[in-house]
Amino acid sequence: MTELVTSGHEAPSGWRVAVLGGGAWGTALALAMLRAGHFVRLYARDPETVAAIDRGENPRYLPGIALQPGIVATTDIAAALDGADCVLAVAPAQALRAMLAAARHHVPSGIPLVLCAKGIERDTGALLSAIVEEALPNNPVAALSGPSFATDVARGLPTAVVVAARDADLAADLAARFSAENLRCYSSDDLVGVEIGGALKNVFAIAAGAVTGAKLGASAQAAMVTRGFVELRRIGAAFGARPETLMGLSGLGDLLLTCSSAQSRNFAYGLALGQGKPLAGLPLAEGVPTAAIAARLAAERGIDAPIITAVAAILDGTVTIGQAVTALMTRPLKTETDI
Ligand SMILES: NC(=O)C1=CN([C@@H]2O[C@H](COP(=O)(O)OP(=O)(O)OC[C@H]3O[C@@H](n4cnc5c(N)ncnc54)[C@H](O)[C@@H]3O)[C@@H](O)[C@H]2O)C=CC1
Ligand SMILES: O=C(CO)COP(=O)(O)O
Repeated sequence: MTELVTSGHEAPSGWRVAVLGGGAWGTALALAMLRAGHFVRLYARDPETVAAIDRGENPRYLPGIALQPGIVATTDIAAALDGADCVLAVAPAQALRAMLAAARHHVPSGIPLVLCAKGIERDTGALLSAIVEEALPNNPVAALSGPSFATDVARGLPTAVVVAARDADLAADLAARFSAENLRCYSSDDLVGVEIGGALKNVFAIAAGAVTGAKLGASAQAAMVTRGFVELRRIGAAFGARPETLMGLSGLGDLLLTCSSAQSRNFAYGLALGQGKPLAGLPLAEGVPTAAIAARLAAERGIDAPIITAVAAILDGTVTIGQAVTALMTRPLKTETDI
């Protein structure tokens, strides 16, 4: 008798998922949710984006990618959230607070809000989960993060991410519901660890792009990424992140992806910086505001973070790339394992 072979995860019954944000990642995740069997409503501020999604495209943010039918797009945030079982928050980190202010009276009580942005709030130093907990105290917070370019996910290329929530059962439930053939979601109860890795890797991606743009060599690139990871672990430890989380998809995994590919907007930003090209008009680079606040947080907490500090100083024009490299190379010598 032929045995029935079932897939690794049960097909979940469809949820009504509200995706808030009509950019590259919001649109890609809307497609991923459709493929996972959910009913998707997407809120975008911009009527042109809504009209484009209705036509089956999002040329501003995902040029050349045909969107499978099924996403219900709207500029009405209340309509997007009405009756939702789950919310994906996909505005840029610095816009999260404003978006939640618009959403908060329409989010059904008790449903999970899944953070999909990567960053730390520039003005306050708040992690994004803290912003959600302030705005929506009756909704559990989760985060979806990991090495995942929007274009790859939108095209249905195989991708693995992690879904984190303080409640391990919630994280596992969300991971099961979001997984599909081309999106494998691991779960974690280390919410802060997943957030910190995703936020800080963008700063090192800018540094990696700058190293490439300034033609400092592949050896410098590997050294920067490795020592950057040390800084990520130091700051992560100060926030209570678990080391194994930082070694996982949302930390090391995403660091490797974005530090090695010009497909990353943060890397591309750093590349332009290193080449001395104009930066105005480049796409979103979350690492820019995060570098400034991460440097400040590290200084306030006495954490040694010379690469983050250098990136922040280069971005605010206080030092040149050449000066930053000299300063980094002439720091007092130490043992490598001195974390
Ligand atoms: N694009 C990617 O490959 C990935 C992006 N992310 C993260 O997702 C977040 C969003 O990135 P993308 O969608 O790629 O950026 P994007 O620049 O493509 O789109 C951002 C969208 O947010 C909207 N927006 C801005 N402020 C808003 C507000 N106050 N209310 C409502 N909407 C607002 C914009 O109109 C735009 O549609 C970032 O934190 C990014 O790091 C995470 C993984 C992959
Ligand atoms: O976070 C990302 C991939 O995991 C996207 O990186 P960029 O925002 O640098 O394009």
